[in-house]
Amino acid sequence: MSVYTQLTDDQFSAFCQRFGVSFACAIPITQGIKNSNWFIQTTDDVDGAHSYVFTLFEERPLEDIEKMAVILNQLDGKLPVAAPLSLVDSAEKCYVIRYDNKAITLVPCLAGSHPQQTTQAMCHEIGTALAMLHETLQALQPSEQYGVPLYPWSDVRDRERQFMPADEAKLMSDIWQSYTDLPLATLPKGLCHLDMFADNTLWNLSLNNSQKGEESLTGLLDFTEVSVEHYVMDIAITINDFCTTWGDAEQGESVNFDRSKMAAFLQGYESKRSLGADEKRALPVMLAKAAVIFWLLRLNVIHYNRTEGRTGDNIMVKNPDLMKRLAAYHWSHVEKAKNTVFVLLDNLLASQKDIQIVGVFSNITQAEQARDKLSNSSEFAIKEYTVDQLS
Ligand SMILES: Nc1ncnc2c1ncn2[C@@H]1O[C@H](COP(=O)(O)OP(=O)(O)O)[C@@H](O)[C@H]1O
Ligand SMILES: N[C@@H](CCOP(=O)(O)O)C(=O)O
Repeated sequence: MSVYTQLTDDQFSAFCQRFGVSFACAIPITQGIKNSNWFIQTTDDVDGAHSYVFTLFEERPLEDIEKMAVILNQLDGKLPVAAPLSLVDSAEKCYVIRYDNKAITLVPCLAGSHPQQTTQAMCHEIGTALAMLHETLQALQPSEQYGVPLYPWSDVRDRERQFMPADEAKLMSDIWQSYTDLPLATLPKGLCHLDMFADNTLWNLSLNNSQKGEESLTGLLDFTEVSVEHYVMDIAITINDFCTTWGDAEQGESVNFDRSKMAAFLQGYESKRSLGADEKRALPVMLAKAAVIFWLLRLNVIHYNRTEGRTGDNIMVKNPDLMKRLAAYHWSHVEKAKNTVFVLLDNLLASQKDIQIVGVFSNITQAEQARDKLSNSSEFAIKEYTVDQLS
């Protein structure tokens, strides 16, 4: 678990009072790797219930947390989020207490639990929620004013690459290069969550619901990274965690990506916001780049734990190698796609043993679009070939 800063009950009590909450007890939270979090029991809570979550933000500056509070209040009522309480002792609307130059917030505790595994239905639902988040936050303009600066990942890359085996450093560079070759200037952008992992979501996962496939989303958490980014990057980050089954050490740290879950996610997303053809084309490289970013993020957490002497049982570290494996998996698909063409064939001519190739396309979407333009499209088939097979 992660509790980096220790507070006394007297301090908790004084802080909670400023939010109009009467403190009884603080229970450290076992999830999360960035900030210190506690469940807060109030004097009105009974039977061990806790009404609030108290967060001390270890890294983000106060202004960033104020922006996050505005974002959460914008989403409140449309999506299941925990909007920060405002201070009762401030004339202006203010959601944050400064302590030791760090920000503190108090938010309602949402019901539900974190999923150990996801289903296609859950992937569909989180896809829908992410699209609603993208659409709803378009009301906050100019969006740059509400997002926090993007983390300088290229600095982390340059530091970490020095310590990597050559093949890993190459994998990272190849993916990075392919990402910079995308038409980044024209891909749609806006406020994005950028950390929508399953452990940042809550669901009503009672055994009954899971058996009936009726799991429903009860909480979206951890809005500290909200920034202006390409929507397709946010989509890739979310797909990477929701559509992957991560094996622990006993399972050989396996990484199993499920493409049918990704299809369900995209269907849910597109029920609220259609993806452009350029976004669809960018997705395979974005999936690889998103995995690289979280590979670096996890290495960065280890780096900070080491340099700042953070040790002990209450520090949780996530395995960077799992993200490296996912990056390699996505990259193999990008590489394969580079060597694959989609051929549009005329079935009628084929039956007459005549030349049947109508067109050759570099991706399936282009081939399908070309087929759909033909009046008798049902007479045409699309087949996948490697470039070598055609020569
Ligand atoms: N509003 C909330 N309701 C219920 N649980 C919460 C709430 N906020 C945080 N938590 C719990 O605290 C954990 C850590 O919160 P998170 O914001 O992800 O911290 P970190 O920024 O350190 O990753 C979450 O995974 C969840 O279990
Ligand atoms: N979700 C990220 C890193 C941030 O972790 P969080 O628990 O603080 O949200 C990861 O899995 O690496």
